[in-house]
Amino acid sequence: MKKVVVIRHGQSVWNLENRFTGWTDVPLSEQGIQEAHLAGQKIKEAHLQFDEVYTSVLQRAIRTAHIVMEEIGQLWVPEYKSWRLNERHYGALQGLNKQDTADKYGEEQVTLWRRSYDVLPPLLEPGDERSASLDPKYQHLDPHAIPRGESLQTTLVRTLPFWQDHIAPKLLNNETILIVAHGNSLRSIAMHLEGLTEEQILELEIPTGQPLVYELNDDLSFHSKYYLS
Ligand SMILES: O=C(O)[C@@H](CO)OP(=O)(O)O
Repeated sequence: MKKVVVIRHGQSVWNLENRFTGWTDVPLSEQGIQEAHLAGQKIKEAHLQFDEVYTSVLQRAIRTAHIVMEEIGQLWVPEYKSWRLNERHYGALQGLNKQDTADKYGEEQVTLWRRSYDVLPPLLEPGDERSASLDPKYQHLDPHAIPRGESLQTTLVRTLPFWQDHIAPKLLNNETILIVAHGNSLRSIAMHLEGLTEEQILELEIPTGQPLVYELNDDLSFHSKYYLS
């Protein structure tokens, strides 16, 4: 059975403050650091040995991966970072408090922005100081590839090629892979792996810091999934 373990980063300081985060590069909270240690302990108990680790380029995912790898004594395992695993870009919502936004626009609208498949958040205006185009992390990218806001659908358009080009070939080669990423970038990958419909994906929530094991058949079709406890 092919195996890929996915972990949503531990709680970040903006998760704690209930703020829309997206591509904003905020650190883990104290609780998030603890969650990452616990995730590592669970993986250690499951005796999993990884061949490669993949993260986004955001520090909350990278730190979580490092804490996990240290906890399991596998810091030496090759690690790859890609913007394609970044959280869904939350556009002009980034930085706003989620409850304040629900009070202003209504719970229904905020649920659509947060969980629907194809509804875009309000986009960042060109030149907005929050734009990722000002961040050196993204300077190698075609400026047109840098989003001003993404739906789950447009997130999938950039996570899926990464899955297909980098992760799927490793799994086909029987390597065991760890991906440490984000709630919505992982939801987009889960949608592909589990063959979820646009309605089913609305219901899928991925908690912070919980190692989720996907077992896949030889052709990488979905077999089963379970959280390590
Ligand atoms: O703010 C965000 O970027 C994400 C993940 O924390 O939040 P949501 O749960 O709204 O997708």
